[in-house]
Amino acid sequence: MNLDRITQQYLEIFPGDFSENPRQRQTPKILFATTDIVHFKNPELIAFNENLSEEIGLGKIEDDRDIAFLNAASLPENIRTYSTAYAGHQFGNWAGQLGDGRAIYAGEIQNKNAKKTELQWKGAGATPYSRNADGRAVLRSSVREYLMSEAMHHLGIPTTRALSLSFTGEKVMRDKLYDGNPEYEKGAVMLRTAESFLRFGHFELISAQKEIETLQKLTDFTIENYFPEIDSKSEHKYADFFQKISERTADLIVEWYRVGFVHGVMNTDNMSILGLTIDYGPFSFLDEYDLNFTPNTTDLPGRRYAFGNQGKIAQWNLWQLANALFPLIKKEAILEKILNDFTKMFWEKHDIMMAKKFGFDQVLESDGPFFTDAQKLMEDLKIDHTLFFHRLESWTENSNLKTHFENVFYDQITDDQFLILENFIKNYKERLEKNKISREESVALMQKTNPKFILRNYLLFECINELEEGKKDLFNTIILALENPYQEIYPEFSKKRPPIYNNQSGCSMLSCSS
Ligand SMILES: Nc1ncnc2c1ncn2[C@@H]1O[C@H](COP(=O)(O)OP(=O)(O)OP(=O)(O)O)[C@@H](O)[C@H]1O
Repeated sequence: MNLDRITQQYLEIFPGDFSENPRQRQTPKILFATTDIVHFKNPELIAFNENLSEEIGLGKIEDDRDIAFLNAASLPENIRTYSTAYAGHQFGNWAGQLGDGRAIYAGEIQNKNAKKTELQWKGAGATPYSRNADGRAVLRSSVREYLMSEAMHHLGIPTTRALSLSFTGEKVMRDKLYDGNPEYEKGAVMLRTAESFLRFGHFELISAQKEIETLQKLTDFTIENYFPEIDSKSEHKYADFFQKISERTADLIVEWYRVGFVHGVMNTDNMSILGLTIDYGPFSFLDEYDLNFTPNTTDLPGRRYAFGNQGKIAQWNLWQLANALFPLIKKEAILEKILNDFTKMFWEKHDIMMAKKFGFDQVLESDGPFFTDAQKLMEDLKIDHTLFFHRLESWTENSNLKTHFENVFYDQITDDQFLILENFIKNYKERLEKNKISREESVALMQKTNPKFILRNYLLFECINELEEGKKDLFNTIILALENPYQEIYPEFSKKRPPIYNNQSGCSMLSCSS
């Protein structure tokens, strides 16, 4: 691997702390601290994403030095590791300074097209921002992030990505969620990548500390490197920056709705400035459609981060970012306009996405109520979100509705409920007749929009259990399935959640803790 080509741009651009023994700190002016990794003694590499490694310019594994790097066991001399400080609003409250508590940067690598990608271990040890925690990650949470971030990428959704996954050879103490008792679990570390790991929280921290010069420097750096569409000489570049972040955030959340993804913990420190999905914690895909569903136990009973709230929460988070950027933009009216326009922009994007899911070539005025009816139908009849759209894809006027839709319900449906479905399909048929494209073209649109494979929580749960026992077959099969989510390579994975997992909360909670 091209480890010698890894550089650390932040150490040169931003104020940091290079002391050898960084202490726990509340540090104005300081954006990062050099942080050593654990140097695990007996790690074992269990997954390596060679395609990604080639794509970002790192290349193939060639020797033990490469494996030691991936495993956070030892580093070549050119790599100076560090972690960053950020802040955030958690569950609606200002949480003050946070930071990479268990994420350590290796730096960044450039590929042959000069595209830079940042590299970061998660679980490679405590950092100055770990507070009282151990900086470690367990197998469960690492496998979930490894597989899910790749699943999201192959679905076409902006995300951080997974380069490697290793057992650390250490045991880590964690509370088991289902009985609350602490227990030793297998420790793991993953190396993940992103064009940038910058979060809303980085900007919030510097702004709260009133370090306006650093805020401006960070914002200029971000615009120059990641927002080529903004004219960096323009006098309204900071307002343009906020506008673009709003657009990227809206696009991201609409994509989550397309595939039925619930993030579960949309704190502002988990919001990427580039509009990537970041922080795979208590996430879940929907099985049965439920706007109120949250996979996050700490989010009950308020359900702030429930599936149906994600658009509103994104807007709330953007308000916090607007406050942080205010010292650069200085005009309240501009920020307020962008924030208020978010709702309209979000719903326009949402409706375009929904139209494609149903195979409509454009959004008609009557579609708003149609989409609401569809949501109500899926919710009231406990219909599997993903399977419903498959069945619509293969539905024809000759289909027998009872058999065609029989495998999408989580409960028995009554005759009255069947009539509601029948009526919906009648409306669907009438709506399809207003398309200007043929049925074949409409189905092709649906096939591109509606995945056949989503990484359901029960599958992750089973995969983690197998890996705990040293078996990798399911893990490898899932990778093949998630790389081709719009095909039905493994029909057994394109079925609804099996009845032994009696609700979607149950299996997500069993496996989500960190
Ligand atoms: N085991 C741990 N040791 C140290 N810090 C931790 C640990 N678990 C979480 N944190 C820190 O607590 C904060 C909130 O945790 P959260 O679960 O959102 O993040 P995470 O999953 O660790 O990381 P990331 O957002 O980088 O994916 C973060 O600052 C995180 O770094």
